[in-house]
Order: sequence, then C-alpha cells, then structure tokens
Amino acid sequence: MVHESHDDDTLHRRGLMLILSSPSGAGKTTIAHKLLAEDDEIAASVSVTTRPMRPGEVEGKDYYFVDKAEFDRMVEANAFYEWAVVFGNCYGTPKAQIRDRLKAGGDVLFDIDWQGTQQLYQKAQADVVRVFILPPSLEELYRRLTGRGTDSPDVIDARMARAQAEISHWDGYDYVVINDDVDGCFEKVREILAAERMKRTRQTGLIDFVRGLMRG
Ligand SMILES: Nc1nc2c(ncn2[C@@H]2O[C@H](COP(=O)(O)OP(=O)(O)O)[C@@H](O)[C@H]2O)c(=O)[nH]1
Ligand SMILES: Nc1ncnc2c1ncn2[C@@H]1O[C@H](COP(=O)(O)OP(=O)(O)O)[C@@H](O)[C@H]1O
Repeated sequence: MVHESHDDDTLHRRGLMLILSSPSGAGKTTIAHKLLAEDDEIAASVSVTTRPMRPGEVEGKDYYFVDKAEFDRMVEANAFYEWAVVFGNCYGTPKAQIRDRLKAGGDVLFDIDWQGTQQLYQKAQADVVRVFILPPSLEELYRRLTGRGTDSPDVIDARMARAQAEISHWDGYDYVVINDDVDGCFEKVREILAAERMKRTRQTGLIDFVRGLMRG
C-alpha cells in the first residue's frame, strides 16, 4: 500500500537525495553505514517505524520507534513525505529533518522500499538518485538474514517470501548493484554518488563561472 500526503509541500531542488533499496538482507544497511561513516556531506534520513527495535539498534539513529497510535497521529498531522506498510509494520519518512538538511544544501541518504522510492521520485524527480542492491543469490540472501541473527525464523521466512516481489521492482531504479563483495559494492555506490554530484544541473555555481569564462 502507498499513502501520499495531500498538500502542495513538494520538495524543491536543493541537495541530492540518494535512495538505497533492496530485498531485506541484501546489505543496504551495511552499505549505508559505511557511506555515512566516511562522507560528511551526506546524512541519513531517519525513518519512523512501528516495528520492534532490534538488538543493537539505537533510537533516533536507526529509526524513531513509535507505537501504531503515535504513527497514526503523525499521519494525521501530515508529518510524512511518504509512508508505507512493509512486512506488516508502518514506516514513514518524516518531513522536518529532511527539509532542513536539503535547504542547507546537504545530501540525504534514504533506506526505504520501492513504494517510498516511487513517492519521493514523484515529488523531487530531479534531486533523486535511486540505487537498488541485489544479493548474489537467494541462497546467500537466506544465509545473510539467518547470519544477522536479528529476526525470528518466522520473520526470516516472511522476508524470503517477499524477496522476489521486491526484486521485481529493480527496473524502477537508476542504478543496480550486486552486493557480492561488500567492499566492491560500497565502492560502486561511492562512484555513483561522486558522478551524480558532478552533474551539470547540480552544480549551481557553474552558470556564473561559465559566464565569467565567456566574458573573457
Ligand atoms: N517506504 C518506506 N520504507 C521504509 C522506510 N524506512 C524503512 N523502510 C523499508 O522497510 C523495509 C524493512 O526495513 P527493516 O525493518 O529495517 O528491515 P531490513 O530490510 O532488514 O532493513 C526495508 O525495505 C526498508 O528500506 C520509510 O520511511 N519508508
Ligand atoms: N557483501 C556481503 N557479504 C556477506 N555478508 C554481508 C554482505 N553485505 C552485508 N552482509 C551481512 O548480511 C546481513 C544483512 O545485511 P544488512 O545490511 O542488514 O541488510 P539489509 O539492510 O538490506 O536488510 C548482515 O549481517 C550483514 O553484515
């Protein structure tokens, strides 16, 4: 299900919005953490979720953990750019932090599913860079979900059952990277980000610079 907020508060062109999506367990959180650790120019969008906190997760860093009543209140208050139901839990991208960050000219990293990706793309097409991460195989995906040790067998089965449906949305992304070797995958995501930052349309100071060159 996709739920869109109904106001004219669309995102304007400011910073770049890098979206990482993948079937659960393919490694997008791992790649996102590496990127955030080494790149000061990008900050994470911290989502709000009703799913239970996993061991090792930190409130306000990995997610804002709320109950369903609080989530519903936020939906009513129009606090989300987008929200969706994933694996029976609600996940939403809060407006406030992103608006501030983009206004300040910074980049924002989103770990959201294909439903949220479609919503953000509709709102800020020119600013959005969509990267889909694939596992090398379904067997390896299962190994990673099991090895992570954060979900019960039932939850892992549900995530495996959803994997192929998730993968079917691969063609809604600008880039697709196979996460076989984690360092190799990370390097590719870094290269994508570096190239996207250099796009002519994102270099707002370029017009004056080129005009200066042309004046001689
Ligand atoms: N649409 C949307 N999806 C989200 C949001 N936050 C997280 N997700 C997605 O929800 C799914 C489940 O996330 P999570 O429970 O952390 O498990 P993970 O798949 O192991 O990362 C992933 O596909 C996330 O990308 C959000 O704010 N909006
Ligand atoms: N290239 C890789 N090779 C082996 N294990 C990986 C690789 N990438 C991630 N992992 C491991 O797989 C598990 C799932 O990764 P995670 O980043 O949590 O996936 P996601 O956020 O997509 O659900 C974690 O235990 C992580 O350490």
